[in-house]
Amino acid sequence: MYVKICGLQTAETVAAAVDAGADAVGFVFAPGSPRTVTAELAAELVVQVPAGVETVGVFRNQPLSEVLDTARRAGVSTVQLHGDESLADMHQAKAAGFRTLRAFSAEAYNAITAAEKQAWDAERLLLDAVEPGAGVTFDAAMLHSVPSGFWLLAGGLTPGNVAALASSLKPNGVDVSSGVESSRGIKDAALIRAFVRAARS
Ligand SMILES: O=C(O)c1ccccc1NCC(=O)[C@H](O)[C@H](O)COP(=O)(O)O
Repeated sequence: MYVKICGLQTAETVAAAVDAGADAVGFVFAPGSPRTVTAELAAELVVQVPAGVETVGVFRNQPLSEVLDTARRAGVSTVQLHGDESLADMHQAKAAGFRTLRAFSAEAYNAITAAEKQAWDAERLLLDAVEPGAGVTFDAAMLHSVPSGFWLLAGGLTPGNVAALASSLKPNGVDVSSGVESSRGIKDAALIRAFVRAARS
């Protein structure tokens, strides 16, 4: 079970995620989030992450030139596109040397045509609640089908519910932000450890 801890802002919580065994750590560059970091702060945090752990920059409906420039300055390995970005944007990000993740709500994923689904399912996907990072539970009952390729489940996951939700939907991995916070935007090392343990239980 691949585990991504998202919305990190401090050296202490990045270390907690890495020590707990997370596969990926996420830094939010989308404006307007309580977790938004600058490329400069992210760069300081990224250098403490061992090579085997994926470093993910999270963006939402920002121009691709800004995404690639910020991702380069931060030194992240992966860009996560959390808005209405196109397949062409994904391909351009990969051509620029980044790994990619693309988020969909259940409604947006259901709306993809069968032909488009084949192309999107070849990408690494993340199925999330409509409002990302809000701790709102992903509405699995809404989903017509799960992706056929690699995908992560997100949206309102916590140490208490991740094992049951992952075992029922069978994603390749899970992604969390609010569920490992003591208050909005403030990560908690003990909750991070508990989440990674529960996700792999
Ligand atoms: O975390 C944010 O504030 C955020 C803002 C804008 C776009 C994406 C954002 N987060 C993306 C994530 O990968 C979160 O981990 C995911 O949405 C799950 O969040 P949560 O329900 O709070 O666990």
